[in-house]
Formats: sequence, C-alpha cells, structure tokens
Amino acid sequence: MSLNLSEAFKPHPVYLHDDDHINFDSVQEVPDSHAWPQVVDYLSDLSDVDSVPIIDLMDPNAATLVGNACETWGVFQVINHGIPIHLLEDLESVGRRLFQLPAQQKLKVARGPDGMSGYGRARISCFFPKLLWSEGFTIFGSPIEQARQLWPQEYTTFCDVTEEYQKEMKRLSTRLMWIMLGSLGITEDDLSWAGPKNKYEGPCAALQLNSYPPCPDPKIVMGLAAHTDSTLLTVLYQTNTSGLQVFRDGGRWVTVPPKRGALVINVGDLLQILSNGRFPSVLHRAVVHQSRHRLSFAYLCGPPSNIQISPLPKLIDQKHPPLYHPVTWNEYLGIKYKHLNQALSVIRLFKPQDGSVDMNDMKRMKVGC
Ligand SMILES: O=C(O)CCC(=O)C(=O)O
Ligand SMILES: [Fe+2]
Repeated sequence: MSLNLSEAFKPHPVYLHDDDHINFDSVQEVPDSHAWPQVVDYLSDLSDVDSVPIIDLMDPNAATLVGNACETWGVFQVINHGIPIHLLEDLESVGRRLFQLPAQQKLKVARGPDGMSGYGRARISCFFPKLLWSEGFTIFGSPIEQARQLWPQEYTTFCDVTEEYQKEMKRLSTRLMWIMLGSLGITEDDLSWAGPKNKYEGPCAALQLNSYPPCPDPKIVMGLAAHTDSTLLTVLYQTNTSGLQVFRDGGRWVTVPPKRGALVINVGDLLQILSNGRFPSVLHRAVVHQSRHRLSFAYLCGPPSNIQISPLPKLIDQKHPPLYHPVTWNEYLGIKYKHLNQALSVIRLFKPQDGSVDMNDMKRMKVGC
C-alpha cells in the first residue's frame, strides 16, 4: 500500500531543509515565518454548552448515538473503547522521547519530499503562506528503520509500543467503521471490498505523531491549520492538553476538551463520499500553548488504496442522487494535495438543486480555506 499511496504525493513534495527548520526549544520570539495574521477564538470556553458528544461504546444505544454524532458533528469522543490506558500512556511516553531529541538527531530521519514515513512538517503546510508551530513523525508499517537510526542501542521500545498501538487501532477502527456504516443500514454485503468474501483484513492506515512545542506567543501561531482528514475515519488520542478545535455552523471554533482515556473519532472525507454526504467530514485545527508541550496521535484509517470509493447504492434514490465521482484513496490524495479543502468540491457531481453549496463547502468558504 505504501508504494501506491506515495505515488499520490510525488507531484506535491513537502521539503524540510535544515536551514528553514526552526529549533522550537530555543525560540524566544515568534519569527516572521511562523507569525499568522490572526488566530481567532483561541481556546474557546471549555464549558461550552455546544460540546462534542462523548459516547460510551458499552452503551446499548451506542450505534444510534454514533450515527447522530456523525450526522450532526462529524466528530465524537469514545470511552470504554477497550484500548488499555497503559498503552495510551506508553505511546505518549515514546512520543515525548522522540520529539525531545535534539533537532539535528530528528532530521536524520527526515521524511523525503514525496516520502511516506519519518520526521517532517505537516503535509498541508505547503498550502499556507506561514509555517505551522508543529512537527510530526509519520509511521507506515514498522518504524524500525528510523528507530534504529535514532536509538541504535535501544530502539525496540519505540517499535514495540507503536506496533502494539497500531494493532489495537486496527481492531478499534474496523469496529467503529461498522458501527458508523451500520447506523446507516449498511452491512458487510453492501461494501464489496470490505465484505467477508474479500477476506477484509482491516483498514490501511498510518500513525501520525504530532508535537506542538510551547510557544512564546500562541495567539499568533497555528499548530495545525484548518483541514479535514483524507481518511474514512481518524482515531485521535490527544493526551491531556487541549488544543483540538472543530468548526461549527455559525462560524465558531469549539474546543474538544481532553478526557482521560477518551479517543476522538473524526469522520474523514472518504466516509463523506461513501455516505453520500450524510456524514460530513469535520473541519478541525490545532492551537498551541505558551508553557505546555502538547502531543497528539492520529491513526489515519482508509480503505485499500486502489479500491473505488463512491456513494453507497443503498443511500441513493431519486431524492438523493449520488453526489460524488468514484475515486480511489490514491487518486483522492492526489486531488487533496492539489486542492486541499476544495478537494471534495472537485469530485462533486453537481450542486444541490436548491442552488446551495454543500454544508462542508460552505464551512470552508467561511474559514477561507
Ligand atoms: O493535534 C490534534 O489535535 C489534531 C491532529 C490532526 O488533526 C491530524 O493529525 O490530522
Ligand atoms: Fe486532522
């Protein structure tokens, strides 16, 4: 899979040169390269009445709650999901160990311009005139090659923890995908590529480690700019430091408060396509802190890379014609890294008959991306 997906990145390389890599540890003042004109609604009130749903996966009503959350928010938090808390803590600890390494050490495992794995800046960064206040490390499959370079004597802990986490995430994301689709009446027979006949072995996925170092002036920087995920769904562990915000109708950014042991589930663009727009992908961003070093871990989960994804026939009728052209994940990534937040509009078959644009197009226009 990695070979195929990396083809999609080739025309849109992201460079990380030694000379424009800032050493966040030693920065006293935000350099002009990272100063955004304005970051509005910085960490909105955490007691917001309009808050992202928290769903207990042991609740007998969980499927209905998940369906409602996908339709109205495109994001929710889950508890009682079966991922042991010690694994979340271990992941955070190996992540910290990685990002606390000196810059020159991390640059040894820099992701190539069109590469898939390694250390680097967010792929979306090339769309914005200012740089992001973050660094990342992407894992596809085993990270052993990079881990060996970083810790020649003691690389196994990093590999063991991230591999165990990916194994658990594969199980959880498959379960969540079926809960989400099940709430729309979709069964394994309706999804040829994921049905039992095709010996579906679970999603194709990457694990993205994000680091948001403390910043002397957090109001003028952006950790991760507004985007939707190019996935079916994303499982995000955001540790215990707030920073994740989701965009709501009415032009507000709502902070998703961290809850111990909870995981955030984002609807991704491919699920918006499959569900024929019933489940809109969530527009989100990450802001940073003055004194806290925030980490987050995103399990980016998609279908096999060359399978055609299109609105599911069961969700199409005269009143609900198919909204999107079929695309493979591979093709979609190519479109995304050319058009970023307009990618869904590019593959849209037609605008709704009443002349309005779809909900997500509208949100993107409001935030100007
Ligand atoms: O750090 C966060 O809370 C968000 C991370 C994210 O959106 C991503 O990795 O795609
Ligand atoms: Fe994201």
